[in-house]
Amino acid sequence: MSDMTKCNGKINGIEGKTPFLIGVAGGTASGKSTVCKRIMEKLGQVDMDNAQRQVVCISQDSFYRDLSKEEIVKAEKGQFNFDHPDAFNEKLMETTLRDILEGRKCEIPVYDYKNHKIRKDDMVTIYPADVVLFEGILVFYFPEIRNLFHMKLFVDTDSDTRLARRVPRDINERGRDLDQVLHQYMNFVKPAFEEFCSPTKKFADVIIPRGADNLVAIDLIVQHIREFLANRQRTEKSTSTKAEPNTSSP
Ligand SMILES: [N-]=[N+]=N[C@@H]1[C@H](O)[C@@H](CO)O[C@H]1n1ccc(=O)[nH]c1=O
Repeated sequence: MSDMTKCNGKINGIEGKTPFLIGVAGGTASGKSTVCKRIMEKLGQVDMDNAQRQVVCISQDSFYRDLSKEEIVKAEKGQFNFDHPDAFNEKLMETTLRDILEGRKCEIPVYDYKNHKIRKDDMVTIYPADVVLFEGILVFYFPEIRNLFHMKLFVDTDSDTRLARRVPRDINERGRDLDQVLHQYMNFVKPAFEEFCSPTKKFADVIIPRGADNLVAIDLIVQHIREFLANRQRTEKSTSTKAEPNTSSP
């Protein structure tokens, strides 16, 4: 199992601060990454104190485990279950998220859907951020990971809508043919959603019906995150002023 993520602690000799870690779960093609994009856009805008917010999004798909030769053959025939929890490198997900929570800079591989493996030469560097979004079909399945989130969102989109989005995406972007996409959906994606993903909805703090089209829900979520960050900034300011030595002459 190649531990392809690399995290190191000191940025200019100091640990970064703990980011606000948000888990975004939901079925395949439910709009998870679009919800993340909307949240990043709204948070990334100039904030009250005019400080640019650092908001990053990480995909759980970057943590698909390495496949054996036999598994790759099955994957190429659409006979490998990528929707099962065992397809992910749980330990690596946990250690990487813990490093990110400690404010460490991390390098995370990009997943190659066409060749069913992570691109070892294509890493994304995640710098200490104010807000980190971690999106994927099973981000709430593993308790050790679920318990790391400050906020948990479940994107709840109808399964027929998700299938309608998934078919063209898999054909156009992931080089599949229609039969393979439908076979994979009926044999793996749909059963695994019902068995492993849908039951994790109960862990969500906010369930977002209709996904990224639900602008009211996204605004409420962004407002909550802004308040958290503003409160943290106030606390940091007040503690830092208290910490300053008393410079007034006796
Ligand atoms: N097949 N299938 N389902 C999974 C899952 O629904 C989705 C997770 O984002 O990506 C799909 N997935 C994952 C790895 C891969 O190599 N190919 C692929 O299509």
